[in-house]
Amino acid sequence: MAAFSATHCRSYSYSASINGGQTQRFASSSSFLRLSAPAKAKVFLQSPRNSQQTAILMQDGVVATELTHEEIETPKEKLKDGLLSFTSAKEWDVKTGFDGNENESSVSITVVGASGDLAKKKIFPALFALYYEDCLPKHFTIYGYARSKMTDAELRNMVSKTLTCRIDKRENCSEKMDQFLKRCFYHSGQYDSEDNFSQLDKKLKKHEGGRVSNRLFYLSIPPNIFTEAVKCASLSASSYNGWTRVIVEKPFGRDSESSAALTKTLKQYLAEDQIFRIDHYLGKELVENLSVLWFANLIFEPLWSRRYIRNVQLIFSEDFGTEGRGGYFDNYGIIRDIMQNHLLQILALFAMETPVSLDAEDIRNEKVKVLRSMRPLRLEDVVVGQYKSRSRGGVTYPSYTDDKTVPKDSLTPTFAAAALFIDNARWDGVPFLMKAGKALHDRRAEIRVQFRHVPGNLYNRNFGTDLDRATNELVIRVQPGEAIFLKINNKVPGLGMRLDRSNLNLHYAARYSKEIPDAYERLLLDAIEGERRLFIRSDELDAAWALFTPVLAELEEKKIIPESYPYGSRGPVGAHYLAARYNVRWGDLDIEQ
Ligand SMILES: NC(=O)C1=CN([C@@H]2O[C@H](COP(=O)(O)OP(=O)(O)OC[C@H]3O[C@@H](n4cnc5c(N)ncnc54)[C@H](OP(=O)(O)O)[C@@H]3O)[C@@H](O)[C@H]2O)C=CC1
Ligand SMILES: O=C1O[C@H](COP(=O)(O)O)[C@@H](O)[C@H](O)[C@H]1O
Repeated sequence: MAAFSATHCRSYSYSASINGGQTQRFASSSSFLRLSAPAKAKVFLQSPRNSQQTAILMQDGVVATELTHEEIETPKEKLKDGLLSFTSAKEWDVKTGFDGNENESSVSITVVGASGDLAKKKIFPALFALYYEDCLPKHFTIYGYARSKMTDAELRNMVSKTLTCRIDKRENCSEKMDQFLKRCFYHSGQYDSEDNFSQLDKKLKKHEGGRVSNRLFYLSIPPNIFTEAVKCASLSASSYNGWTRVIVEKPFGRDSESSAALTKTLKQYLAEDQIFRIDHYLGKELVENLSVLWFANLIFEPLWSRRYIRNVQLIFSEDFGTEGRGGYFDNYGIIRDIMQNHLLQILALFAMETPVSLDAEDIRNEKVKVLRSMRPLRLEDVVVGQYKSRSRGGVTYPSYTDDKTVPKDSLTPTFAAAALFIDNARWDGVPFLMKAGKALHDRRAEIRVQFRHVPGNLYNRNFGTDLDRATNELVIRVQPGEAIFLKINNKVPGLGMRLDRSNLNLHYAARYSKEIPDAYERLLLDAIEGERRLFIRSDELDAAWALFTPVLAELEEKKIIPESYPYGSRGPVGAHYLAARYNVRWGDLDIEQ
């Protein structure tokens, strides 16, 4: 009998053909495949997000004997290239984690930089939400690692105080939280000390209790100490019999050169498939839905090209400044902070050709093709801005340079707009306009697709002079208030012939009662499951930097002065001129939006 394990919150299905017989399907909950030895079995594993079937070929002879075990767990990550191959009984035992009585594997998650902002704000809450939803493996341990001195109890206290997440108001939340906190521990250490990581290793081993140990390290630390931490974790605290993976937070360098150097150093200690470069925008529900929208809807599929699409807008805005993060931000600026990663990743997903399958490598292959087809970005196609102080309603909002960690003469852009082009057959000539800014009038992230005008439109007259207002527009609102809506033209009811524009609206909160998980939940679960689709491959990263590095260098060399905009405004006027040059009007400025 062979057993296939899957986390509860994502169901997998299995089908198997035994001794060449008919293929049978198995539900994930009853994922036991009974085989009478000796057997020759071909088993297919199908995850809900991976339509490609992964074949596990159980070789005759060796497997047949091994299948006399009562239960054999086959973790998905053991399926290298879809093939689980082994040559001896011993190897089978090691590879599958089956070793007599201790037939289950464990996962240890170490949050490196546990005392920091991201750990408190996002990582621990996401781990708790996964625990609450029963998504974490049975044997898991969470370790916080940082230099700050803390006891386990103090870490738990810190985590519980900041555990504000979507689960807060749910049933049994505090009970679940107590159970969760009992699985959280703390180890104080330096990021560049192999000894300190060896001590952590000893503690992890204790918790793993002889089971196959799988280890995930989340680097939630400033980028200048990534390399040291990876080196020490990899040399002194890697798993000896399971997998070791490292989630690396952005920024991945600040230009092509520094990014390549970072990748090179990381690869001294880790294989590419151990590195999970996180871009949390890829974990957002509506970004995940992009491919579904295009590839699973016949009505959109034919429209997705230069033939029907006039322009695509990728908009990110925040209604607060760099408060508290000025030190980090001033070294990077909005182009590196948001455009080079979050918006460009969305663009690549939006514009890619149909991948061969939903497999990580197939998707990333398509994304990288888009990035490599992009026209070099010119300085004249970029507008930069920086927010200035403003008083409104008796409140004074600060300038960017009022932040004590920011030099008074800083030229770092807190706003940027850019016009990008993909020089391939599908998108030739279509402007992809990006806009990202801090301290603007609202908080939003959205993709707006503006379609061409209807040729020879019978109803032009009825729209007055503003043809743009008659353009169909598809809006994918990533946040807040996740929604997809399509602006269409319709007749106002009545005896006359007056046209109006209305939204066909899929508003997630109205359509689904289920809460939308936080991006970090999805990405952490993916990393635990070894799903790489939503993580950035090194060639994607190279292509992304190749696009932005020259223009970033030019902005810095020429000391381009950013256009001022008042805190809480709609950003610099230059963004409108840039759009107008390509015959575009920003969709978020429309009164109806
Ligand atoms: N915060 C956010 O919203 C986001 C953060 N990120 C990225 O995630 C990572 C972590 O971010 P965040 O939590 O804000 O970072 P923090 O500045 O809060 O740093 C995290 C921890 O690292 C240690 N640390 C800080 N500075 C240094 C230093 N100079 N040398 C050694 N250790 C240091 C501190 O722990 P101790 O002193 O206890 O060792 C600190 O608690 C960064 O790479 C950041 O760019 C990405 C997206 C959003
Ligand atoms: O990566 C980053 O993202 C946040 C915005 O993330 P969101 O999920 O809250 O939209 C941004 O504030 C930060 O500057 C940037 O580093």
